[in-house]
Amino acid sequence: MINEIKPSKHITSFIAPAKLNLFLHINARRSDGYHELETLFIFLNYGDKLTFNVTKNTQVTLLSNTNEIPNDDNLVIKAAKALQKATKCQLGADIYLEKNLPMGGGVGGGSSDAATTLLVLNQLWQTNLSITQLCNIGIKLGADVPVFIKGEASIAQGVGEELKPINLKEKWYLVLHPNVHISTAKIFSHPDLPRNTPKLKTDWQSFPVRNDCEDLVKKYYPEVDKTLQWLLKYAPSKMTGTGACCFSSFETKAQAQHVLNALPDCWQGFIAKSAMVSPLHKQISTKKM
Ligand SMILES: C[C@](O)(CO)[C@H](O)COP(=O)(O)OP(=O)(O)OC[C@H]1O[C@@H](n2ccc(N)nc2=O)[C@H](O)[C@@H]1O
Ligand SMILES: Nc1ncnc2c1ncn2[C@@H]1O[C@H](COP(=O)(O)OP(=O)(O)OP(=O)(O)O)[C@@H](O)[C@H]1O
Repeated sequence: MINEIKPSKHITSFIAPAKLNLFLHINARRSDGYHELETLFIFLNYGDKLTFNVTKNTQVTLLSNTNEIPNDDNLVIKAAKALQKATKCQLGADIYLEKNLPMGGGVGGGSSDAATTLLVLNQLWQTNLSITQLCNIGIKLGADVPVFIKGEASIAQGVGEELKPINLKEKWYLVLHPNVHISTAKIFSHPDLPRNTPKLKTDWQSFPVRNDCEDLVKKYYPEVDKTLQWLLKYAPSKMTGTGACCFSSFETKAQAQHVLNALPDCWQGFIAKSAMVSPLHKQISTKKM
């Protein structure tokens, strides 16, 4: 667990890594509209970057290389303000967000930005909340925020907050973005979404796992279907989260690069190594609380 930021003068910015859902099963719909899931989260060594400057008034400002998200809706601002409110902190921050992750891409960029903001400001403001307290704030911002706060690759249950850490061999992932933005809420509220996959009874590796959102997304977003079909020519491939990104894993970076080199111009992609511990947590010391 996280206790203090390493005393290095050179660390000015912090990563908000991407996640992939290696599988995503939907078990049930709850009365509040949220869904019971079983999903396997891993992290990638690739993400957004956040820079923080603590100020002596309570203002939180945000500058970014994208103007797609109005500041009041940005999960970075929401996370900082939620931490201020929970701790009655009288400090503020000027934050810079370098957005590299595709939005609505299923790689968890918004949730990861929120988690990085909570973890880093909790240290810089010396508000000293525990990881559990930060997760309680985080889950209200997004179902994926707790896994980024805990920073361990995990099998998640509940709405994504009951986490069992897992250790898998690290691999190279090629992630393709079909240039469509998919709203998570829209997919989860669709009447045709399958919602009755039984809970895993055995180890997930001996079960034919899948992404339960994939067929629905492919039907309504043909670009996702085309991207997956293209990627499947090279390697087993899946969609992450509620899309739109699709991924394949490779033993070496060169193998992933070979496929990326052949990518049609209409799509974008990146290559990153998987990580069982969030790269953010490698930037922050790991003393027990
Ligand atoms: C599908 C996943 O990407 C898997 O990692 C996540 O569970 C989504 O996490 P997220 O983007 O942080 O989701 P939130 O911002 O909390 O929720 C967006 C919308 O998705 C739906 N939602 C989300 C998570 C969940 N377990 N059940 C849901 O039904 C809700 O309608 C919600 O309004
Ligand atoms: N800092 C942020 N980065 C990205 N999106 C944000 C941010 N703050 C708020 N949002 C809003 O959240 C929406 C979804 O963001 P995000 O990119 O995390 O989706 P996603 O990768 O599909 O996430 P998930 O897999 O968790 O569903 C965006 O369309 C945007 O409106």
